[in-house]
Amino acid sequence: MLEKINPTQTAAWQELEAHFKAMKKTTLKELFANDPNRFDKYTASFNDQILLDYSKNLITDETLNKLFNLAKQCKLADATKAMFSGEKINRTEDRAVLHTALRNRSNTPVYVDGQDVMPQVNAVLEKMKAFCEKIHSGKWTGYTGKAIRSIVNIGIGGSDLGPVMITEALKPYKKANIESYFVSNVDGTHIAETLKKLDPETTLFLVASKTFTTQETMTNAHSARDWFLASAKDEAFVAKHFAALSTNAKAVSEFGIDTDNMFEFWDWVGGRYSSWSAIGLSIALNIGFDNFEELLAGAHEMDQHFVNTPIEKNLPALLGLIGIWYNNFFGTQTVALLPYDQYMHRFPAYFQQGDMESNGKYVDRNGHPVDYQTGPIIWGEAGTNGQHAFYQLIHQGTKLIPADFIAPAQTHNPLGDHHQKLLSNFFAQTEALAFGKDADKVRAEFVAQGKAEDEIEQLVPFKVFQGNRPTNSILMQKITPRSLGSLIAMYEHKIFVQGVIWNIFTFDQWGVELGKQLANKILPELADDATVTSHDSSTNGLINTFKKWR
Ligand SMILES: O=P(O)(O)OC[C@H]1O[C@@H](O)[C@@H](O)[C@@H](O)[C@@H]1O
Repeated sequence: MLEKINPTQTAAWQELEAHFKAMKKTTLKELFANDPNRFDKYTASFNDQILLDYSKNLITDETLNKLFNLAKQCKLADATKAMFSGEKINRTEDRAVLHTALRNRSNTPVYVDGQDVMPQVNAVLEKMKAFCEKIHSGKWTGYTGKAIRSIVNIGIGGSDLGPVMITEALKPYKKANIESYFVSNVDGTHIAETLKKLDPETTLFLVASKTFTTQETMTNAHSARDWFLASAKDEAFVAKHFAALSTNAKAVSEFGIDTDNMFEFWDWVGGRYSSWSAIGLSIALNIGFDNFEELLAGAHEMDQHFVNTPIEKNLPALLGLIGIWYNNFFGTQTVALLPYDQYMHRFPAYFQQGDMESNGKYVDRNGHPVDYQTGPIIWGEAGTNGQHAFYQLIHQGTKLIPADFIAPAQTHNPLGDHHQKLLSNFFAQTEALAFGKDADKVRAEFVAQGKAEDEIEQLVPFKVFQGNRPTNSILMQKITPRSLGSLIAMYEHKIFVQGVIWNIFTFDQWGVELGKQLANKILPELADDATVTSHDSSTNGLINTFKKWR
């Protein structure tokens, strides 16, 4: 059952506020000096695949106990049970939230409206598997009898970001005879540039859209179809080159895609949680269905961990609660996700949607505006590139930026000492952020260089690192389909934990609608050159200048 508890009214919240006043003056340096076992105490591991080191946070046992109490008083365990058991916790859309059923490899029944969803989940997985086999073996041929070589996923938001991120992250597992492309933006440049690289005889388009009404996706899909037909000439060939991943069978057949080529999913799968569903077909085609199943298995293992592990060792719960400590007590605004793995370069963008679309809400579950902060701004970049770009502000800026550092111990490209260099940076950054460099040390370095005393004193303030910047380190053994599945599920559940505590509806996304509505109203106004006067002066002025200049 998902209750409606205002977190700020709980005893735990009040206690955390009082505790924060005491903790404000504590430093990471002191915390580590006072406790030689901090690493052992504040690490949690998962299957020997993921180690979460949360020791470099401004927390003590007392902080954690109070955060655990907050979770209890906000009924996290009940909410978790409600989600996994198919209760309609997405109340504003009257839907269950069951991405966990998509990867439920133990196949225990999961009921929505009294019906077990597992048989349909498994049936679609079987259909995806058979399809992958046909494409990979070359049995599925295009309109001139050639095997398919290029897969183009046309989708946006949750129907794009997951497939892109996962396909990039798992590039070492890519099938040799398949090239994948992703088209999302309605900007014609995206599809035009992609089509330049493709041969219509060997290309398969996957039109990925939960609703099958999204303007960007439908526009790109129609342009792809026109491009294809310009060569193939006969509409009957569309069936060999277009498949749909959707919940909307009617719209799929209206578009002209054979429903035999439709891979279904259901309204209880949120877009940003849909990579585990038929939306993952582009992933399965890229890395092979067996690897896609590994991804599901890894996520399922994390689901089991989340449900069964006591909160003290529960990775998603720890990440979520520590995030709340900064967001709601220290007043931080953002969280940086920093993967030290080039293949993971889209991971921050993926969880930008995952987190910000989920918890970017100012209205609580009672329909009232909240008087506390909810979802953070998520951003980031692959290390070490970020270090040479924005880390200056994290180290010496005026804002406190909690950051998650993620790195694999094993690389897929053991080239010289690249990986040791990469990882030395990974370790050095969190050390520098936590412990900084004080004025005495700066002075001593200058003295050793033989610098004059007055010059030293002028420069010292600029070279001091205050430290005390909190981080989580997430060390993975290796990024494989299985461990990546676990990692993604870990962050998904972190978002869930925070949404439960903030008393918001994590799984709807009404905030994306207004812009779409207004764009639909403006679109016909752009059809001719008549002066527009129906908006405010700024919007009118911009539209009319556009018309003059185009
Ligand atoms: O998969 P479709 O229905 O095309 O939606 C694509 C995306 O649209 C956006 O407006 C959001 O609602 C996202 O959550 C969603 O992933």
